[in-house]
Amino acid sequence: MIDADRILNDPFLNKGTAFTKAERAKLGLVGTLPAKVQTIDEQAQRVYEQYELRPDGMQKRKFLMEIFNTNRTLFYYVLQQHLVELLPVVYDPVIAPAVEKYSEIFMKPQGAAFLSIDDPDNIKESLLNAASGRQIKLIVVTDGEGILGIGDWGANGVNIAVGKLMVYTAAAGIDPREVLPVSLDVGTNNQELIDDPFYLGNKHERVAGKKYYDFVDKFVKAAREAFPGVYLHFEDFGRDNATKILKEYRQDLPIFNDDVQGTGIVCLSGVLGALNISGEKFTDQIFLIFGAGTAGMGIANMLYREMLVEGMDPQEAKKHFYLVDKQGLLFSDTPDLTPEQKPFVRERSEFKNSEELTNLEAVVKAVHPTVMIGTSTKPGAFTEAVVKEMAAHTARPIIFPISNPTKLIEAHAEDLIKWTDGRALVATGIPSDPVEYKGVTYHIGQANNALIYPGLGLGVLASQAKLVPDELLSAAAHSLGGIVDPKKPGAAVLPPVAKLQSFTAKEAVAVVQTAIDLGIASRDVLDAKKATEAMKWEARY
Ligand SMILES: NC(=O)c1ccc[n+]([C@@H]2O[C@H](COP(=O)([O-])OP(=O)(O)OC[C@H]3O[C@@H](n4cnc5c(N)ncnc54)[C@H](O)[C@@H]3O)[C@@H](O)[C@H]2O)c1
Ligand SMILES: O=C(O)C[C@H](O)C(=O)O
Ligand SMILES: [Mn+2]
Repeated sequence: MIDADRILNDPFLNKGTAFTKAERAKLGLVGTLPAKVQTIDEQAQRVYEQYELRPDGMQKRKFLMEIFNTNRTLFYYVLQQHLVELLPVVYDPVIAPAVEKYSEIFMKPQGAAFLSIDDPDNIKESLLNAASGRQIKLIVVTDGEGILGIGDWGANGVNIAVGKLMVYTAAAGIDPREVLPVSLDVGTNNQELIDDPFYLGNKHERVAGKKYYDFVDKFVKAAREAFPGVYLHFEDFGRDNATKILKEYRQDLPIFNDDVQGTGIVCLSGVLGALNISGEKFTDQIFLIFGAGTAGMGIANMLYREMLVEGMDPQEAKKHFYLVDKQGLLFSDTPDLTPEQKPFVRERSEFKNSEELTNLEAVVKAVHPTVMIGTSTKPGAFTEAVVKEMAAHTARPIIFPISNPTKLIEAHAEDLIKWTDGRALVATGIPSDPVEYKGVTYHIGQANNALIYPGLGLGVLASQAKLVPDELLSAAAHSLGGIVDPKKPGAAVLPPVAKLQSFTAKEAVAVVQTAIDLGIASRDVLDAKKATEAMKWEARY
């Protein structure tokens, strides 16, 4: 006898009012549901109408999470039907307060694995328990140290892993049964959490150094043992750890850091899209990265690699980059440089006034960037003066203020369009409404890694690639071309989120083909399109 309660409470099995009469008879559900058998469309309409009644983003998100927790198929059906409207609610920017309030409004563990540094011997068991018999192919893991731009949120960070996985399924059709969010709870340095009686994570300082890396290593090994071949997506680790961990494992297993690589891909894609509009050459660009941290250096490396692919000499290519961080323009003698920043620093002898280059405006004046990307978490840093100075020296300034969430953005799209009299080619990390200016509607691309990591992931899973080398990242970045019509006035530099599912599929095929060409795909994978299509889960009963 199958237990009705168990079925109705299992989000992977439950269809609610959509169970047919025959299913109700077979599964012991007769009498446990109202008489009417609904279609998924009818259920989705009901859910959407209820959703609309909720007064704000957080309430809307909470309501959607209830659907997520009770009926995963219905949740994804509704999400895909209203993707443009719902994505900012389940993901960025509403995900930010949802992380901050995670412990206060804790509802359900949402199938996540919670791994504690104070209990390092039970990692594999914890992963298997959380998977509950499901064969996991994709893990999104976070240690919560650098959530978006809002900092250390400890174990509350698990919400970002849950949210990123929602985007994987909504955009790329990754089977939600095959994914696992993981929280590495190593403590927190956020005093607000330590003082919060409701905080659900470990109430001690973040463990660092060898003990921390050993714990990460145990997690990586246990995950591979529990789920052979699993693709590991790292999200929102701190600046000191993100790239270090990526480098440690990249040569051995399929691993991806979204903030480093995902952001790099989407920004390269956006720059290529912008140059498609302006007609300028990639190798003529001067790049200024404002906020040379995890994301900023991921972007710099991706753009740099593209310079080499375009045939530029490595030393010459480096000269096209300027990094600005808290210290101002980064020079070889600047204190506290990170290992990632060091290869891209400049010499003081290049400038007459190097001592003065301690703020963005002075640097823009001195180096005349053609592309300026903001990953600084410094709101409003791209001031009118900075932007006008940049625009005085280049016909189509490419400006991507991509710090998240909304309150941290370096400039708003509308201002950038106005300050440059419609010349700026803009993308933002959060969704931005189109800007009406002098009779033209400017569409604003969303330079958020969510536009590309689902397609890359689908490609990696479909090809069963053993590694994720630079060539796959490059294939992903180049796959987004040809979707936007660059000749249309006000065209966006990236394709619209409304088309996310179709360009994600295109991207995945490009990634699988590249994996086949490189010889890192599974031997059985011969046809990129077929392999990609075969992976796709659809939200239907
Ligand atoms: N749109 C996207 O897809 C995307 C992806 C990743 C990160 N981001 C955003 O980028 C921002 C940075 O994220 P991260 O993971 O790189 O963080 P990080 O902490 O690794 O890097 C931030 C960098 O900015 C520097 N910085 C801080 N204040 C500054 C200031 N006043 N002036 C100049 N530099 C300053 C820091 O020193 C650091 O080097 C966040 O807001 C995050 O949401 C966006
Ligand atoms: O989560 C996002 O919206 C993008 C990015 O990964 C970030 O950390 O800001
Ligand atoms: Mn992130």
